[in-house]
Amino acid sequence: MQHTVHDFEAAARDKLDPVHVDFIAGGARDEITVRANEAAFGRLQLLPRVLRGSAVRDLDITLLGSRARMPVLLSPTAFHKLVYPEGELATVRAAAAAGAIMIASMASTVAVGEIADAARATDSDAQLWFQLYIQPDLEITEALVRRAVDAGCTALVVTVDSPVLGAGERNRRNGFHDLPPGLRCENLVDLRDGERGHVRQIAMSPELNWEHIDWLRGVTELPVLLKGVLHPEDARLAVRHGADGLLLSNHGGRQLDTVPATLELLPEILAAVAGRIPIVLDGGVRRGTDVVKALALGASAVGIGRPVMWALAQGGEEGVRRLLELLRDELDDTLALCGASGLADLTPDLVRVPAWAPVPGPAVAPGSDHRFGGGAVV
Ligand SMILES: Cc1cc2nc3c(=O)[nH]c(=O)nc-3n(C[C@H](O)[C@H](O)[C@H](O)COP(=O)(O)O)c2cc1C
Ligand SMILES: CCCCCCC(=O)C(=O)O
Repeated sequence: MQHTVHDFEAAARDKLDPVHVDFIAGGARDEITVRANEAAFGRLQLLPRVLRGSAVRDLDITLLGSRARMPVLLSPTAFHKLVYPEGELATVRAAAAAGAIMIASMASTVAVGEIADAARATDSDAQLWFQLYIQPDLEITEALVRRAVDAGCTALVVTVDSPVLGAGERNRRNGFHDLPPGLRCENLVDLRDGERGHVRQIAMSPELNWEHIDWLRGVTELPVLLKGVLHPEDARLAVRHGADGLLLSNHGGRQLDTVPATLELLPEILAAVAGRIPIVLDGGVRRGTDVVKALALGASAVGIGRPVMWALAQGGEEGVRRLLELLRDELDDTLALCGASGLADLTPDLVRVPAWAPVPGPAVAPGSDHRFGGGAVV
């Protein structure tokens, strides 16, 4: 039985082909950023208030017009059928049951229209968003946007951190470059005559620039969030170019390695956008305490990537459902322990950077074995 988000990973690792485990767990190059994301949450402390809570905590959010019953979104992840036969259909049913916003990947193995139908069939009012890699062929991009709009998606998430595909060295070593026979990127099927939905149809485009965002603003009225803006100057540009929100993400450490943890960047990005647009953060969120830290510091919501893949592999729809319940329970418990009656009570004063860390001494001089003082050995 899984009692923590990490338990789903352990269970999934027992079931999955090790090549697929590497695809999910892996990051770019030395995976320094993969580790940094989770570690950043561990470094921050919570400083709770007492005697001011309430019996029931309000976890609802409204984000760019989309209502949700929890502030945890399912970040876009490709290829769900790789780990579970029903793929994204199972994921979206679980998201709908939890009232969580799912962001369907453009590289999903079920077409976005079918994912949306499955969500609607649950009678939940949970919203579906669509993640887009802008393609150099704008007609193709427009056709993809149309598919998302026709499906009833209520926001577009444009991934801008992938001018080239990240260097996943595990995938290279394993020779994992494509979906196995029988699986396809269904959103890409028949975009042009005879196109079959191959992964390699997706062009990562180093020539993309801000004019493409202006163009996209002109072809859709859906709210547009940019995913993968890390530099504060780009956050300011995003506002100027009409972005409705940012998904502050380093792609789970899968694109440029050694970029900072997203949590560390949050204060700078918030300062850059100055309250004009909401910031959703993903990367390393594994606990209810992580959600509380990000929201207390000013994020409007968080996203999870790998945990969904692990839970889907472990138990399909039921697995993802339990994962989301677990995170919801941990979040609710953390709010109670922080003296918060809802998300609105989360303020930056509840989060601390530890002040007690020992001040490092001078560098150890050659010939010395004194760890802190640097004096000569006598
Ligand atoms: C297996 C996998 C597939 C992913 N596929 C996509 C994708 O298709 N589009 C995208 O923008 N990001 C993709 N991402 C990145 C996630 O959206 C998200 O930014 C990241 O996983 C968050 O970090 P976490 O895994 O630590 O929660 C993928 C991540 C993983 C692990
Ligand atoms: C050309 C590859 C398309 C799938 C990209 C999935 C992704 O973003 C990931 O991180 O994996």
